[in-house]
Amino acid sequence: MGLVTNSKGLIDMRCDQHVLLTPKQMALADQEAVYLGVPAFDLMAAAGQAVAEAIMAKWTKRPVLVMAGPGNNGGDGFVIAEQLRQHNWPVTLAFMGHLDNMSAEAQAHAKAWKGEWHPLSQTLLNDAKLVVDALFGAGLSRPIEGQVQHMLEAVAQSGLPVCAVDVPSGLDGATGQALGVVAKADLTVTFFRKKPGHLLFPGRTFCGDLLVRGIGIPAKVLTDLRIQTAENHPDLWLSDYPLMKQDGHKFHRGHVLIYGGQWMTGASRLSARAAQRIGAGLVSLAVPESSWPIYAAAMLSVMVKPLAAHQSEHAFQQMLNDSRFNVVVIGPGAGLEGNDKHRVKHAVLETLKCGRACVLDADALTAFSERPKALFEAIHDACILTPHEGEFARLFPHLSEQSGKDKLSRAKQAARESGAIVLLKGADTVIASPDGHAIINTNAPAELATGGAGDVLAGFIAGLVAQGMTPFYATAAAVWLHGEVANEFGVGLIAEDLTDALPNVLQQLK
Ligand SMILES: NC(=O)C1=CN([C@@H]2O[C@H](COP(=O)(O)OP(=O)(O)OC[C@H]3O[C@@H](n4cnc5c(N)ncnc54)[C@H](OP(=O)(O)O)[C@@H]3O)[C@@H](O)[C@H]2O)[C@H](O)CC1
Ligand SMILES: [K+]
Repeated sequence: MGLVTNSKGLIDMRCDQHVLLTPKQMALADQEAVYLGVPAFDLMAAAGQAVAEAIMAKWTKRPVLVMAGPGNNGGDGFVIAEQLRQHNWPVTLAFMGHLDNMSAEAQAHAKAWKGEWHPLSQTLLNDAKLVVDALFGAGLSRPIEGQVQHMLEAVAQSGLPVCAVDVPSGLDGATGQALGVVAKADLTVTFFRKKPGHLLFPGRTFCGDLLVRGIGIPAKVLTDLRIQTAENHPDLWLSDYPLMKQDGHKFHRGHVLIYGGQWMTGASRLSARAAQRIGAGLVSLAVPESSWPIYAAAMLSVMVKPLAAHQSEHAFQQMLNDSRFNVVVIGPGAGLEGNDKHRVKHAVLETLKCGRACVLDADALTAFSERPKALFEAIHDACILTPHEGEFARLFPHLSEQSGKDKLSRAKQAARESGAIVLLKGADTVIASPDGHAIINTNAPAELATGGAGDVLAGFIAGLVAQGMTPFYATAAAVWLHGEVANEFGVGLIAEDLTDALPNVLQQLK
């Protein structure tokens, strides 16, 4: 796997616009640009100017307090202050730091500021109608405390609109986590490329509207940065997407096998329908004999195979011998009661043993919570795990939300440890592959938090893998389409609508 990478194992440049840089990679990009001949002074001038323009586009002329910090983020602040002043905005500048300790370019821009310098003080908020937060950006190295903390708390209490330079101060651009207090912004203007912290929660809520502005760094600096993370977008996977061909045949579009449980018969039916809608040629459901009439009555174009109660494990194993089933989904509605758990584990391990691509969701994950190692030892590289946070914590207790680690690192580590592609669900779903690559999804609306949406997602993924997409990209595409359909449908969404409204979104994809 690893189509997101080029032959050197680096991120493919077709995703160039969507790559996410950690603050450290951003600093390297900055250095490389300077090495290539772009003066650091010009980068800072462009950064400050971009923010000033964004401010003038968003807000009417008003008194502004620019808070400038001790590093280059503060340097940008001086440029912003001077730019706004030149456009006749009333600007007050508060500086915390020592001019002598600043970089040469920041010193030069600080000296070019024609107004007064004030120490950071809460009383400066009294006359302000807008605050520019240029205290800390990529160089934040520890939690914010003391006087700055009090200042940021006063800014929050004032209710004044805030424009953050690069990142809201206190936000870790790599992780989306707060280091101490964070100055919540209404607008954040970042430079060159987004950072993971802009997209991961809680970071995303701190940024307000997010703008990315070029500042003269050439895209070729990305080549040597070993970037492994991108924001989900069709540009990443559209060239691999199995768009329908005129001369296509259902047998060329794969055959998804879905494991159905005895009681929760709706879940696997939702997956089946989703796999069909996204274009799988054929879909079969393997179900307990006793529930067969329920499944068969509801599914017209899905083949429903009964598994006789006394030999259901053997019967499922026999089905797997049919190599036309090229993807298997286990989990939605599979059941964990009584003997069900044992049967589910057996089905998962047999599926993995014969090397079949598979999507393991819900009960198929929970079934292994007592001994996740048994699952991980069997996993191969065409296996996709799709846990929500609860299921994730059962398989990876040391990586739970409570572990204090950020979601991106947790998903990456889980993929590495399990050997599977891990889709860690949420409003900021992360898709991580064992080789270290990860995609953050950002288009999921709140409406997606509805029963059955996960079952549909499992079916979308399986349907795309069945048609030949690589598991990593199939997962990314399915997650994006899932979000897009929910956006398109809007309020009142139920899981069934996700499959019914998919064709409209697919139509636009072509
Ligand atoms: N290519 C670009 O992206 C460009 C970015 N620009 C801007 O530069 C900043 C990054 O600048 P940098 O100087 O690396 O870092 P900061 O300005 O964010 O902050 C570093 C200083 O802040 C001190 N610091 C860090 N954390 C704290 C804290 N919690 N409390 C107090 N002080 C803190 C740090 O001190 P150290 O002791 O850790 O050294 C530094 O003094 C980027 O975000 C952009 O805005 C360029 O302008 C253009 C090119
Ligand atoms: K900032």
